[in-house]
Amino acid sequence: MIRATGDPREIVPRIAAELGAEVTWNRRYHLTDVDAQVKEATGATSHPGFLLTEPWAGKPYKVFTPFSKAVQAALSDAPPQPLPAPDITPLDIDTAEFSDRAAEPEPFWASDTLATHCTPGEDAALERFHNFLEHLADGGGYDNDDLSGHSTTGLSPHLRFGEISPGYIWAEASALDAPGVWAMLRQVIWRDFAWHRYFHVPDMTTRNVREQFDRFEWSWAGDTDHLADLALWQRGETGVPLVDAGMRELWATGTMHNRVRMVAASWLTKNLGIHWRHGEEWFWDTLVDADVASNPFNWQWVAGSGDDAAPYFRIFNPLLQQEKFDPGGSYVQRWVPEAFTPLYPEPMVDVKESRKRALESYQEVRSSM
Ligand SMILES: Cc1cc2nc3c(=O)[nH]c(=O)nc-3n(C[C@H](O)[C@H](O)[C@H](O)COP(=O)(O)OP(=O)(O)OC[C@H]3O[C@@H](n4cnc5c(N)ncnc54)[C@H](O)[C@@H]3O)c2cc1C
Repeated sequence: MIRATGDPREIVPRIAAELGAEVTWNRRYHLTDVDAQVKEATGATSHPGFLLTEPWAGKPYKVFTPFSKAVQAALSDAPPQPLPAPDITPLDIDTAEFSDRAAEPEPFWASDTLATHCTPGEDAALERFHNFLEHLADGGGYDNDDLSGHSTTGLSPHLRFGEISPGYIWAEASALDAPGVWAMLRQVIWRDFAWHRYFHVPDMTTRNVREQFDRFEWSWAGDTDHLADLALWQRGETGVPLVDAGMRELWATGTMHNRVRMVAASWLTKNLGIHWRHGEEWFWDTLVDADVASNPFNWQWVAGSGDDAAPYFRIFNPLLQQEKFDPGGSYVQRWVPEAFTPLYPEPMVDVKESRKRALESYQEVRSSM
């Protein structure tokens, strides 16, 4: 393998010319202008594989349900098929000659704790997926509200790094007649939807998709009063057990359960009134599945500023969420052992008061429209 750092518009054509190699890749859907230039310089061919459907196929959708129907119709007309493996003759070269040593950092997953939670690579992805299919076939079901983490696929880092393709997931899972298959595949369509929206609104990573939220008084860089609150949230010291458990799980393992992501994000943006971009940046830095499209898409979904988002007034009550989704307290106990002792602090802001304040701020924005 050759590893190199720098501008692909310079590096890829140079190495391809030196080796006399043909260039081919699985498409990505950001930095498309860079890829177009590499393509022009090298005559590269590109293939779909990272998504179920190309984001430019059909009309731009803003709402998930019609998008999901269109994806299902397209896939039932033309089910995803793997291409035959290309006939590649390995080159007899010393790859070290072409590699740039600076491009070989210590892999982050080598750290002891992360390594016990995350095994990168295609083999690990396939093993995880096939184990999950067996779990479904045995009647185990899919449940993304089960905080134990055993009832979802755990494939997001593998999908993020292209170690398994959603088309393969679709083809294998849809052939299985077992409860939970379609609920799981629906989530894979959400991933496509996030990329579809990102393709059509590329600045959604930094800008409120719904412009009226530009008037919302979130705390953001420049106004620094909120930074101490942000740090408590990042460290999992908010005094809200479910939020703290999620944030500590994230720091230790590089992942967090979807339900808890929603609750932690709601606490930050609504109860603490801190801009979703702060949360998005922290997740970007800490999640092993941090994804250019899914991360901002989901933050805007929770914050209410996305196109097909949770309505702003639907504010998660983290205490009720804990009662409902972690009734025995085992998830919280695992990450915040002091949560059920007198040592544990009160929530940094009152749950009901802060909810009321958030709703009042929202009313102000609405009435100024
Ligand atoms: C605030 C917030 C930020 C998030 N950031 C990311 C991110 O950076 N990267 C990321 O992959 N997911 C993100 N998600 C979505 C979701 O939390 C993860 O995809 C999910 O927890 C992964 O677990 P799993 O692989 O077991 O998923 P499963 O439930 O088994 O679902 C199968 C696959 O569908 C996709 N998927 C599931 N839920 C979603 C969703 N809501 N949006 C988009 N795709 C989804 C994932 O690729 C996942 O692997 C975020 C959610 C929230 C609320």
